[in-house]
Amino acid sequence: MNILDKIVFDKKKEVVLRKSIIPMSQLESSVLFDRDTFSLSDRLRQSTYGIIAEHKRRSPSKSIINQDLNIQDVASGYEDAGVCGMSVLTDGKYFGGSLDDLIVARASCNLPLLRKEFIIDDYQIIEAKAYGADVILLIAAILTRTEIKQFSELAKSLNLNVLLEVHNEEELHKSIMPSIDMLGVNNRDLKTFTVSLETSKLLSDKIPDEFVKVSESGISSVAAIKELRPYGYKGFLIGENFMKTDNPGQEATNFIKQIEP
Ligand SMILES: O=C(O)c1ccccc1NCC(=O)[C@H](O)[C@H](O)COP(=O)(O)O
Repeated sequence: MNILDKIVFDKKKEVVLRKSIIPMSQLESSVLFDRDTFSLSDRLRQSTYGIIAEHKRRSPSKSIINQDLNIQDVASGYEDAGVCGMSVLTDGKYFGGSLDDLIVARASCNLPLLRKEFIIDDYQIIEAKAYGADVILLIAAILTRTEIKQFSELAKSLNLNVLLEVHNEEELHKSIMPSIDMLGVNNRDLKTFTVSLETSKLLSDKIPDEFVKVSESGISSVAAIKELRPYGYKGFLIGENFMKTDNPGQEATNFIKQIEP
């Protein structure tokens, strides 16, 4: 079993347990469920820099990245840096994240928040809204076209943005539909962990213009942004490069200063 299959296998069990602890109806009556959301796709369209900065403690490919930080400081640091949005990993077993991270980030900044999760059930989308997210991630590699349609339409009905992540042409063809806002190309192969910016370059002209293009993973320099921009990318999701430092917000500030408009 590859790592992605393992993550999904565990996630299915986790979601069953979560549902048995907090019923969907309870999530839907929470304070945060009924609120206006921030649009990440609008901010990316208007932005000169397009940085989406991630909170990531550890990962299957790198093990520990940084376990010593306070998510409140990370969120407010990213906001001060001028990023367009923040990605919060909520998976516990493989990434050391949690839904508590999402709620603390929500309380600490007014950035659009992406719930970075392995979504395989409607329940997780309701959870995302109830814990303060504005955007959900759907990963084409683990979903059928029917599931992508069902989950993205549910998200849109809740005023959440949808970032659909692909890694190859087959996943892209399967996923194109009007209920998607942003198309993210993951430069990391989630089955082998190989990272190459060439993946974003190769897929760029196959993404229809109506979707905001986001390049994800393995972006560790301003040079990479300059390399990807001519391919039409408006968003750049960066995790480890910021999180491996003592002060991710300051690192994001320095990074953004070096990007020319
Ligand atoms: O990062 C991993 O090792 C990973 C492994 C398996 C599934 C997903 C994984 N990462 C999620 C992400 O997409 C990244 O955290 C995100 O794009 C930021 O990447 P990076 O800037 O390289 O930290």
